[in-house]
Amino acid sequence: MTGRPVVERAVGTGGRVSELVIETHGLRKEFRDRRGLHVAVHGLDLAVPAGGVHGFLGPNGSGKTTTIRMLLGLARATRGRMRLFDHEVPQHLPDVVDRVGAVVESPKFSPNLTGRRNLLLLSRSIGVPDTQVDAALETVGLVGRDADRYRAYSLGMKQRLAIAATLLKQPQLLILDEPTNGLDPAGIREIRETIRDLGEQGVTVLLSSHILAEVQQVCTSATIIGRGRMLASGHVDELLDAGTPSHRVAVDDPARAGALLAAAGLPATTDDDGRLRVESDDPAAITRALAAGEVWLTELTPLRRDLESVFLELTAGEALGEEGAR
Ligand SMILES: Nc1ncnc2c1ncn2[C@@H]1O[C@H](COP(=O)(O)OP(=O)(O)OP(=O)(O)O)[C@@H](O)[C@H]1O
Repeated sequence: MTGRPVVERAVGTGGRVSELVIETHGLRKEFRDRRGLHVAVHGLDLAVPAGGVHGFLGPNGSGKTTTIRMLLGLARATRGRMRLFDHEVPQHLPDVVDRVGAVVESPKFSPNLTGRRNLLLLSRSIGVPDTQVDAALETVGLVGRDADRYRAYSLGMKQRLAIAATLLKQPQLLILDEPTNGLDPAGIREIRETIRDLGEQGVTVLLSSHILAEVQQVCTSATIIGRGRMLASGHVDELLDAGTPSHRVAVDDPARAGALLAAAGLPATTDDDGRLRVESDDPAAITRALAAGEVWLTELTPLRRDLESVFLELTAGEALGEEGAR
């Protein structure tokens, strides 16, 4: 890996220029096992701007955890370059490690101690003042439950305590690998709110996930990967605008409507509830095609694309078998 004299910059929507907190260039990770060579990360160029929450999205097995482990010096890259806060890593990780918090694997807390006691032990071992414990508990919304023993915590509370532990050092970058894994909807909501608050407080958060619905609500920007390769990256609004616009249409006779639309060059699929999803941003063309066959609309709604449909479109066929990534 070689050093570079200039700071890379990313240009977002509207010409906004922002410093990059995380960069990778041509990052590659190969694993060798008895079945041969397995490429988990395939020349990945990642650019995470400072501030806000950046989604790192991909199907299971697409290389998210492996990438994060390389960034944190927990796994060695086969090839490529990585920078955190403009420092080459892993060589200069000691220079930036105090600015980075990460929840990658479940941290070890003592089950018989309270949440607060666990954090106090940790804060003293890393030499930060006890007041940081109060601040961290406050940020993750555990005030009021901090005197409960860890073993009595719900999964969501355990995950929030793990995030609180990383906040003791007041990191500028927080890396969270699938933080909502195994949580119920209430737990997911709690973590989502915590992450959103952190982003609003100016912490840059890299949030890896394969669950899109909740990510869309907190991320300002995102990178979507499949088979260890970048598929798309940018502000969430840009990603949403990149796909095919569509309309939802309700009619009495969906089958006939589908045929009329197809004949007019407007592809449509039928949803579970019998309504049609027409791939077109032209409501007049849809109305015209149906009226020509005397099919009358009872609903015509423009559909805002969601990150989930963009993700599914981009990662179609990316669900990985072991062979897929070889
Ligand atoms: N230590 C290892 N040895 C061999 N293969 C590995 C190792 N770690 C990961 N892999 C493989 O690398 C690929 C990427 O795995 P990784 O855990 O990075 O994906 P992921 O996107 O984080 O998936 P998930 O969403 O399931 O956590 C997978 O095919 C996985 O089996």
